[in-house]
Amino acid sequence: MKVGIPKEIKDNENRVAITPAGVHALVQAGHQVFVETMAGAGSGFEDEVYQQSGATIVSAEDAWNQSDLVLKVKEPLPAEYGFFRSDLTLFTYLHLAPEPELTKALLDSGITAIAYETVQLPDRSLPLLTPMSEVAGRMSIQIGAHYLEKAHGGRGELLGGVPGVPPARVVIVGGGIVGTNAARIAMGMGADVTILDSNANRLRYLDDVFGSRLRTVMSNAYNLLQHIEGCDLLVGSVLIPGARAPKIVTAEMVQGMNPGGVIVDVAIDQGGSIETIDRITTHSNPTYEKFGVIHYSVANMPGAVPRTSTLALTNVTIPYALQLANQGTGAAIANNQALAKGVNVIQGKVTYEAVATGLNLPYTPLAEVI
Ligand SMILES: NC(=O)C1=CN([C@@H]2O[C@H](COP(=O)(O)OP(=O)(O)OC[C@H]3O[C@@H](n4cnc5c(N)ncnc54)[C@H](O)[C@@H]3O)[C@@H](O)[C@H]2O)C=CC1
Ligand SMILES: CC(=O)C(=O)O
Repeated sequence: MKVGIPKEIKDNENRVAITPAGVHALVQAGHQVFVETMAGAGSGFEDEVYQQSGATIVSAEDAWNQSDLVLKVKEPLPAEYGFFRSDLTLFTYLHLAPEPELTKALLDSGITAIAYETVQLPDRSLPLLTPMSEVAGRMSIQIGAHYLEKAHGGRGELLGGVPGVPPARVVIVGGGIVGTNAARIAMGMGADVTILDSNANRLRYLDDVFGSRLRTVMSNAYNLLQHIEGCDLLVGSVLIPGARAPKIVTAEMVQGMNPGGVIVDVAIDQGGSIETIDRITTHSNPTYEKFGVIHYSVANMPGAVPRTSTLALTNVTIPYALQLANQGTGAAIANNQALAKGVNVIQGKVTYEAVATGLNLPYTPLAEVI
């Protein structure tokens, strides 16, 4: 099979969908790999290293047009929609529920679009989302600490406090992979940390892992209001796989935060979980202020640490890419239930129910299409 890897074009997105090791594995298996020139430079992989592993370095057009399977990191942007074709399989993050225009372009083209974020194992875990959630969760506290500094517009508060001065209060809404990693770093920095989740078993797990240093609280409107009141850093990290994020933090709750506080809504890629987050921001212009609180809503946070993120992402994506290339898309989907869950759009139909519901489009079960 011919496998294409275009350079990412989103603002400050320096990750790349394959490493030289991934090229090597695909070439060893008999495939041709077309990497766009400079695609890996931001992650520290120059064209020559890909060539030495067996790739051909090509233009963006050729990375798309010569390939049967395109591997990307982020969702295609409008400049890339013209490359979609019915005999192409696209394997990347898509986050379609809040993206009607991209979904329409995928549907109109007849392309097969497999979303990393909805590939799901029988234990319900999301193996291709997990590593980037680990990165974004850890980053969320680093970013929050940065914006809490006075010079960056914040309250002028050190997360951990010092002897004789209490630490900052961090509230994390959603205790999955992002939330757990955020809690780990926030506690490591000495903050006072509360985590809310709607899943009692998840709270039980967090309590087991972190003990009494972490406050675990059932997520409901009453508890959210109480705990967000007077907090300094709020991290949004809820997820219902594939669906638009529920807006569970209201404007009233945000107004209860300390002035100069910071919100990092990691769940922005699924539309955001905080009512006052009304836009996706970029690494070039990451924040805006509302009700005296700094709002950060960058949808590709791991793009800021591309070396770590590319390695972590491709560790988990390349085994699936190899299955797609070795077996062909149809057989790979038929043989691997987890991969089948990733199919969001195929032959002009939406085959992921939460995406169809979120966009008010007809849903077609995958089994009716393949
Ligand atoms: N902005 C960015 O650059 C990045 C964003 N993300 C996003 O972060 C979000 C979270 O991802 P993960 O932690 O991997 O998901 P996860 O599935 O591991 O965790 C989500 C948690 O939210 C909880 N939850 C669902 N509804 C809730 C509610 N109403 N109240 C409280 N908790 C609720 C679930 O019980 C679960 O524990 C996703 O939207 C993901 O795509 C991930 C990586 C990078
Ligand atoms: C999860 C995702 O969309 C990202 O890592 O950018």
